[in-house]
Amino acid sequence: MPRPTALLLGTIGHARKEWESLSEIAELKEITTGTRESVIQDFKDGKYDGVVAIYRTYDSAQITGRFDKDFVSQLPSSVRFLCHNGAGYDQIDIEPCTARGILVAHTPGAVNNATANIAMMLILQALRKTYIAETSLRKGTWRGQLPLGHDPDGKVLGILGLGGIGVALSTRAKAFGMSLIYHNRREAAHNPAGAEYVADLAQFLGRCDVLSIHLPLTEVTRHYLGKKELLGLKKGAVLVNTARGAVIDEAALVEVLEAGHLGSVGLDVYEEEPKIHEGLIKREDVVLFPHIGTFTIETQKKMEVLVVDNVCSALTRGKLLTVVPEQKGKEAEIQENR
Ligand SMILES: O=CC(=O)O
Repeated sequence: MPRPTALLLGTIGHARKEWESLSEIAELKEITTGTRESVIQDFKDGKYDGVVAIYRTYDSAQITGRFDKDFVSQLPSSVRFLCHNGAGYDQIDIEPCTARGILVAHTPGAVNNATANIAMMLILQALRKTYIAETSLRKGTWRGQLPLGHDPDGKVLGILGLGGIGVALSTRAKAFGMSLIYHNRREAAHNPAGAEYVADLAQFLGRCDVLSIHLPLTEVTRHYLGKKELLGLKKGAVLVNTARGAVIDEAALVEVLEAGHLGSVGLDVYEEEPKIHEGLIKREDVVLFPHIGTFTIETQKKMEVLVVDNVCSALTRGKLLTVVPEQKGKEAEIQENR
């Protein structure tokens, strides 16, 4: 029996040893450079025929672009599993994968604490406007025009999307004395900090002193918060986003900021990364991080190991450990699409 082949698309920084240990059960191939066109040509030329499972990094989108319908249709017919390194998998269109019988894994859980830490950090920094404090000090003007900040204690934190990261944030925010509400499509089964469920979005937004976004980016959640919703926040409210930039209409956010409606904003994600809206860059009441939610040695390792474990499970048992929600429970049916 020929050994199956696994393909690494992108680079591994922390679980190289774990990836290489897969050579005991599979042939390993790698794509670390190239363009969408060159990769598609290699697929056509049969260079990756026999690949059963793909390990895909977030940054590999710089090589291939999105795994959209067109790209998925060009994959070798042997591909059965796509293992993505990231909790968010908006770079992958799930429907064409399902139609081709390809199961997709992501890395939920592994990202929760690190991303919640960045969200909490942004909340505190936005409340204190630390950007003004630090730039003023570095300019040699000590506190300069730094306004007094706000304490988190007693403020209402609205968590939009109480999933794994939202829960991790809720326990942190509770320790800072914040009062917690959340909005989901349905009441959450896991809510250890006892956040209050608010079913109506407009009512939810109207109660937030601080709003933190934890929704995945899908066609439904793209521009979920537009001008109307942002104006539905209290005047002076703080908005933090560590999920995906396009969940907010960024141009509307700048407009609402310029109108003086929001107190401050903390962002780790943007609509067109790495491009940042000029209207955000120039504002001093906005804290901006370059998408570093999971940017720690421990979390990067945890995520990479989980992807390798998914590839291993796919090759040895024909099953993924952390299949995406759209395919969960339908794996056998999807595999029959082949
Ligand atoms: O943005 C980070 C992730 O999706 O894991």
